[in-house]
Amino acid sequence: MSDSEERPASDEGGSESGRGAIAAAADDVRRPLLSLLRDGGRGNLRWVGAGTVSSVIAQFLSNLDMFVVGLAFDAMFNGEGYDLPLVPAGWIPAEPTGMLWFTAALLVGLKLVDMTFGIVAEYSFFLFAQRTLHRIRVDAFDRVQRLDMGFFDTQQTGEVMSVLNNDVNSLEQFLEVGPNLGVVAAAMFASSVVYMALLNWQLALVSVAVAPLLLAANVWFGARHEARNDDVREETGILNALLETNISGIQTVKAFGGERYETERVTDRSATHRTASWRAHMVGVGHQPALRMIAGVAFVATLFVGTEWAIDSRFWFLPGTITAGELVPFMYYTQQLVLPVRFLAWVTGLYKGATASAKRILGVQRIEPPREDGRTELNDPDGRVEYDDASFAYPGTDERVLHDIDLAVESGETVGLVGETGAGKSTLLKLLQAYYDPDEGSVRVDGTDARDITRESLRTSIGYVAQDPFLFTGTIRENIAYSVDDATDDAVEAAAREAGAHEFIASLEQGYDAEVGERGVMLSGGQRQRIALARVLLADPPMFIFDEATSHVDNRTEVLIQRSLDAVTEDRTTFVVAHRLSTVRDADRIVVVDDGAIVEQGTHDELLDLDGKYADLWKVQVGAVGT
Ligand SMILES: Nc1ncnc2c1ncn2[C@@H]1O[C@H](COP(=O)(O)OP(=O)(O)OP(=O)(O)O)[C@@H](O)[C@H]1O
Repeated sequence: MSDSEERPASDEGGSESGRGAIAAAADDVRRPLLSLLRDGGRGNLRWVGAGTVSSVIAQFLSNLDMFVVGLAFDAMFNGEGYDLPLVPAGWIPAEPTGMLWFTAALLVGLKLVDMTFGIVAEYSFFLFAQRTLHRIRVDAFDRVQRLDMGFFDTQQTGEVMSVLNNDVNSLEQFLEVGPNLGVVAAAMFASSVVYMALLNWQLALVSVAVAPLLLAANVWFGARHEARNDDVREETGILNALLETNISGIQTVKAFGGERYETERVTDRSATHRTASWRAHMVGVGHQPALRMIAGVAFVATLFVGTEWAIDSRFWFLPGTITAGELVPFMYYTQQLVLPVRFLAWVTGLYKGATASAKRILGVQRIEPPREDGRTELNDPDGRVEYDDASFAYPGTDERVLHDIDLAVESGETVGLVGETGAGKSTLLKLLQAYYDPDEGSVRVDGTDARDITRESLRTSIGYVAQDPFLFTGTIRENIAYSVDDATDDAVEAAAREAGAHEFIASLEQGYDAEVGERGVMLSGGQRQRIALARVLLADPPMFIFDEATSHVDNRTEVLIQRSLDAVTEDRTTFVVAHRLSTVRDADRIVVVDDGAIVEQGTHDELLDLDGKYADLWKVQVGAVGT
C-alpha cells in the first residue's frame, strides 16, 4: 500500500470527546470535587480534622526552633533575659554553657514532639485518602456495571475505563498529597508570620510585604502553565488513542503493509506532543527562579533594614531597636515564605486535575441511570416465551430493527432463528434477556412481562453463548465454573465433555488448570466456543440461547456437540441462531427473520415445501443454486 493512499482516520480524539460526554452529565455540579469527597469520605471526615490539627501543631513546632535560637543567642552573647513562654524561669540556667545545653535539649524535645504530630498528620490524611478512594472506586465500578447495555452501545469501553482508571488515579494523587500539603503550606506561612510578628512586628511588615508579590507571580505562572498543560493533556490523549488503535489493529496494519505509514503517523503526533510539552516546560523553567528572585529581594530588604536598625538603634521613623538575635531568625523566616507558595502551586495543579477527574467520575454516576429493575422473581420457569407485537429501535436511533414480532414458543421447544446478516435475530433475543425493552408490544416469559422480572433471575434462567464468547483471565476450570460456586472437578469435566471440549483440554499440558489468554494458552475460536458452552451447561439453566455458538467449530465436531446438546435441551426452551442451516435443521421450529420481521416459520421440511426464503437459503447452502 502506498503511503499517499487514503486511509480512514482513526478515532484520534475519541477518548477526549467521550470524556466530554461523561463530564457533561455532571456539568451542573458546582463543586464536583467537594461533592464527591463529601459522599466518598462519609464517616472518615474526622481524619481530615485530626490531620489538620496535627499538621498545624507540627508546623508551628517545627518553625519554633529559630525563634528559640534567636532568644538564646541574645541571652548568651548580649546578656539579655532568656524568657520562654510556658517555660518556668527557674528551669533556665543563668550561665551561657548551661543555656546552650538547655537550648539543645529543648530543640531536641521540640523536634521529637513535632515529629510525632507530623506522623499523626500523615497517618490521618493517608487513612482518609485511601478509605475515600476505595469507596469512590468501588462505587463508580458498581454503577458502571449496572448501567444498561444502551450505555455501552454509545460509549466506548475505553472511555469508561479511562474514568475508572486515569481519573481515579488523578484523584488518588491529589488526595494523597493535596490536603496535607495545603495545610502544611498554610501553617508554615502562618507560623513564620506569627514568629516574625512576635520578634518585631514592624520589621515583619517589611518581610511580609513580599507575600502578595509571591502570590501574584504564582498565580500568573500557574495560569500560563495550566493552559499549556491542557494542550499537553490533549496531545497525550490523542497520542494514546493512536497507539492503542494501531497496536490492537496490528494484524490489519501488517496485512496491508502499513507499518511504515503508521510509524510516520505516530512520529508526527509525537512531534506535536513534544512541542506542547516543551512549551509547558518553558513556563515551569521560569516559575521557581522568579519566586526565588522575589523572595531574594525581600531577604535583602529585611537584612538591610534590620541591620541598619540594629546599628543605629532606629531606622528612619521606626523607633526602638532590634538585636542580632532577633535579626537572624527573621532572615530565616523571610526565606521560609517561598516554600509554602511553591507547595501551593503544586497543590493547585493537583487540585485542578482532581476537579476535572471528579467531574467525570460524577458524570459516570449520573449518566443514563439504568432502567428500573423488575420485581417478580423468576423461579425455575417452564420456559414459555411470547413476543406480542414487539417493535424496537436501538436507543438514540430512529430506525426500527424489529417490527411487530409475534411469536409464541412452548415450554421445551427448540427454535432455530435464521435470516440474513443484520436481519435482527440477535436483537430479538436481547429483548428476551431484557438488555432492552421493546418500544411497543411486550416479551413475556411464563406469562410475565420481561420488564417486570428481576434482571438477575431472568438472565440466570437463560444460558447464553455468543459467537465470540468472552473468557476471563484465569484457568479453564475457573472459566467453566464461573457461575457455579463449589463446582466439583467431576461436574466441570462432565460439562466439558457435553460441550465437546474435554478432548482438547485433556491434551493440554496443564489440562483444566491451563491459564487462558495472554499469560497462558492461546485458544482457537472453536475452542473458546466450546469452553463457553461448557460454562452454561454446568450452570444448568432452564432455558438456552445459542447465538452462533458453534459457528467456529468444524462440521464433524459440531455434529458431536449437537448430539449431546439434543439430550440437554430436550425439555428446555432453546433458541439457536445459525447461519449454517444444518445446525438448526432438526429444530422443532425454524423461524425466518428478514429485515426485522418474521417472514416464515415451520419445520425444516415444511419450510422447504413452502419454497420461500428458507428454501432459497437452503439451496444456496447445499449448492443447488448460486448466490
Ligand atoms: N447496539 C446497536 N445499536 C444500534 N444498532 C444496532 C446495534 N446492534 C445491532 N444494530 C443494528 O440492528 C440490526 C439488527 O442487528 P442484529 O445483530 O440483531 O442482526 P442479526 O440478524 O443478529 O445479524 P448477524 O447474523 O450478522 O449477527 C442491524 O441493522 C444492526 O446494524
